[in-house]
Amino acid sequence: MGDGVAFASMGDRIALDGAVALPQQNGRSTTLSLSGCEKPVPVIGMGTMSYPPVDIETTKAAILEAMRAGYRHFDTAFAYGSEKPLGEAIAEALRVGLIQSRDELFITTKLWSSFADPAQVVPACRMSLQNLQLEYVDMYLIHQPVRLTEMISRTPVAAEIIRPLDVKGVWEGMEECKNLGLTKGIGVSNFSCKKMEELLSIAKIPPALNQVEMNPVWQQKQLREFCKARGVHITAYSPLGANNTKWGDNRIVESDVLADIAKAKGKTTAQVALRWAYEQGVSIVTKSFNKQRMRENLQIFDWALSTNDLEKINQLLQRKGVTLASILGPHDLFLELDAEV
Ligand SMILES: NC(=O)C1=CN([C@@H]2O[C@H](COP(=O)(O)OP(=O)(O)OC[C@H]3O[C@@H](n4cnc5c(N)ncnc54)[C@H](OP(=O)(O)O)[C@@H]3O)[C@@H](O)[C@H]2O)C=CC1
Ligand SMILES: O=C[C@H](O)[C@@H](O)[C@@H](O)[C@H](O)C(=O)O
Repeated sequence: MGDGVAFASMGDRIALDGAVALPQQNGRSTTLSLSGCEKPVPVIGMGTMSYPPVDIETTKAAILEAMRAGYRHFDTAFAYGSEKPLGEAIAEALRVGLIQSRDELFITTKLWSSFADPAQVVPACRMSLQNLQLEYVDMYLIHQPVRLTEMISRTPVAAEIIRPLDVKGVWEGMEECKNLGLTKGIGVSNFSCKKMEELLSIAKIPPALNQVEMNPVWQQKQLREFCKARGVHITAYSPLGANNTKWGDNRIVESDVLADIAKAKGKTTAQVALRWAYEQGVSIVTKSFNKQRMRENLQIFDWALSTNDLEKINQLLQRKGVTLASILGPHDLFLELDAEV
């Protein structure tokens, strides 16, 4: 097995939510096919949101290192400021022959809440494509189920700029992005069952996926059941609990239960958390800009958790970590949305 190249050995026994396992796609990483998206998604994606924030060169260098390690799936957002360095990294990867074609990559970006207005969706998508130096992305997501009437440069946001999301109008814009070929697939992020219900009742093109916080200490059982029944795939973000970030904590990396399982298997606690997510049938976006840890995080495909391990993980105390209120401020609408599952 090459450096950082991950192969599936258990893909066929895993119950997949809205997806089918395709082991060894391009000989690189296990992929899942999504309904409503032409290209399969590599199970493990590299997150590009850093805390504390880092400069463009650091992000670009980390992305190139991730490509060398075998990553082909990258998660960005207009709000992260990482679209430009990702675009530069892709251009350089092509120039130096690290990848042969842009088609080898699965690129996700997100519509920021300040553009979550029907008339602004297509222009915002075009702006992201310009940042990325790409003609299309593979997945375009509504970042959050809220509308902000102004661009923000700091948080907490001012109460006067917060509005409920016009789900129908904004989703029509997302559908137009897909119809125009600006993106291969469309989906959402941070949508509860209630918001999904509202969206599914009006969507002409159903969302391919919902990207949400998911990890052993916030397992999202109800939302996953809901989405599975409707063929909507889940992508897990903050699968390691976003340790050492403003929006996360150390409940996973410091979990004794996960550490004991890891020790018995000769794995790390992070690998146990990632393997657990994989065994739930979801794709995963996790961030590491560290050369060793980004490789460690790919090594989850040639071993499995036992029924006993899974039972112990099932019993972990559950608490949502990432909330709109903690990121954008404790306003009523955010608190209401955070309370939905
Ligand atoms: N749609 C949304 O609203 C959201 C989307 N996301 C996306 O998901 C991505 C990942 O989520 P994120 O919140 O960053 O959280 P993660 O759970 O991926 O945790 C990232 C943190 O864990 C550290 N880390 C990475 N690998 C290991 C390891 N093997 N052992 C110990 N520590 C490790 C990283 O540090 P280091 O780099 O030093 O290794 C970083 O501090 C984001 O980058 C973003 O793309 C995240 C939040 C919200
Ligand atoms: O200013 C707000 C931020 O961009 C925030 O909403 C996002 O960064 C979110 O936490 C994410 O990581 O996707």
